[in-house]
Amino acid sequence: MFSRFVQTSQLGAVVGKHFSTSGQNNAKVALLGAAGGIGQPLALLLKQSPLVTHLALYDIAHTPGVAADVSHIDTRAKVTGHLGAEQLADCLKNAELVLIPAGVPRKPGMTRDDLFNTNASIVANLVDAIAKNSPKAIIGIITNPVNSTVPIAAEVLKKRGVYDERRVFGVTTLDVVRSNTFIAEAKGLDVTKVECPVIGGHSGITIIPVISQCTPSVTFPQPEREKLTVRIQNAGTEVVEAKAGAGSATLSMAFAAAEFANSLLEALNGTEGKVQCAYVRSNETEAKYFATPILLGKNGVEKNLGIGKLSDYERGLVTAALPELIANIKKGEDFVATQFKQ
Ligand SMILES: NC(=O)c1ccc[n+]([C@@H]2O[C@H](COP(=O)([O-])OP(=O)(O)OC[C@H]3O[C@@H](n4cnc5c(N)ncnc54)[C@H](O)[C@@H]3O)[C@@H](O)[C@H]2O)c1
Ligand SMILES: O=C(O)C[C@H](O)C(=O)O
Repeated sequence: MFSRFVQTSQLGAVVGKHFSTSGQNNAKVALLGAAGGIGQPLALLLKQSPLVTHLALYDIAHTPGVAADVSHIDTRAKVTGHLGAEQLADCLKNAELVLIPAGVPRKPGMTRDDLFNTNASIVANLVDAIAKNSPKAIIGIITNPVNSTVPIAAEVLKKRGVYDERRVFGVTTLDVVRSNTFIAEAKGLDVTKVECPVIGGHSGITIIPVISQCTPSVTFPQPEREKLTVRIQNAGTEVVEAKAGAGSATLSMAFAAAEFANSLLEALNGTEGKVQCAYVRSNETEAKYFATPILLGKNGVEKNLGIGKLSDYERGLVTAALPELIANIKKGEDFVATQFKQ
């Protein structure tokens, strides 16, 4: 299977990109939104992970078919399908990891924030069910707008009295995957050896690739660096436009989410030094949530490895991102305070 271990210059920690074959834990992974564009390929990738023993697939439509299909694959994980709200509790019981790609994707001309009205309540209700049925589970939120859905999740968990900030992640791995790909293309490098941290949030200017911390070290003339940065920030829109109304990134997102999930499962299984960038509760900036490289451990966030040293240009990107990010976070928190009923 894939196997890729590189040292990051900033962290000196091991960043894993792999499906290991060594894991022997007993992880139940619940996937909410499992019949969707991301959900289906992500179910396929998770079924291939030897770290997963039970893959519980939930959606409001089509889960029996997806579950029957995936369950025929001759890998370790047992597969169960759960359809509709009355089967959600069963899906979540004893889950160690819950991944959430449930909700609507963008169409051309939309921002991620335009999804808020639909997706905020979907995430709030699913996280409420997690609070009731698997309050210790680690939660990976894929549903956009991630900048707001992660604070929504945190506020719902707080209302239920089960919030543990180490266990709630916004999945921003796709930004790293894209940065690695675009940098490798630009420099003619072996992409499997490129690792570029991406910090901030997950929309437009809040996506901040830290090219100065890339491994291996790469340099670009400033106009080229700016062009590359803008391409990474707009890569989601690039896919939305190419799909021309048929949705947003699904296959690359499933790959990225599987990479994130497998790193986390390895860490839960006791492997030390697993690092992934993710959007978490943070004290790094004035924004309460901020993506940075995270050392993963048995409780989720073992240690926030922080922003590290930035170039002047990257510092300017952070300054530019903060007002939007802070507003996105407040919008999520206000939604739970005013519209989410216990
Ligand atoms: N974090 C990221 O980097 C990233 C990348 C790509 C897409 N996304 C986001 O992921 C989300 C899903 O994208 P997609 O392309 O898979 O969309 P999709 O429409 O193809 O699939 C969404 C699935 O969610 C299901 N769903 C809707 N409401 C539900 C509910 N209450 N409970 C359970 N399932 C429910 C739908 O039935 C559908 O199967 C979107 O919000 C999109 O913007 C995030
Ligand atoms: O761009 C989108 O709407 C989906 C996702 O956030 C992405 O980055 O591809």
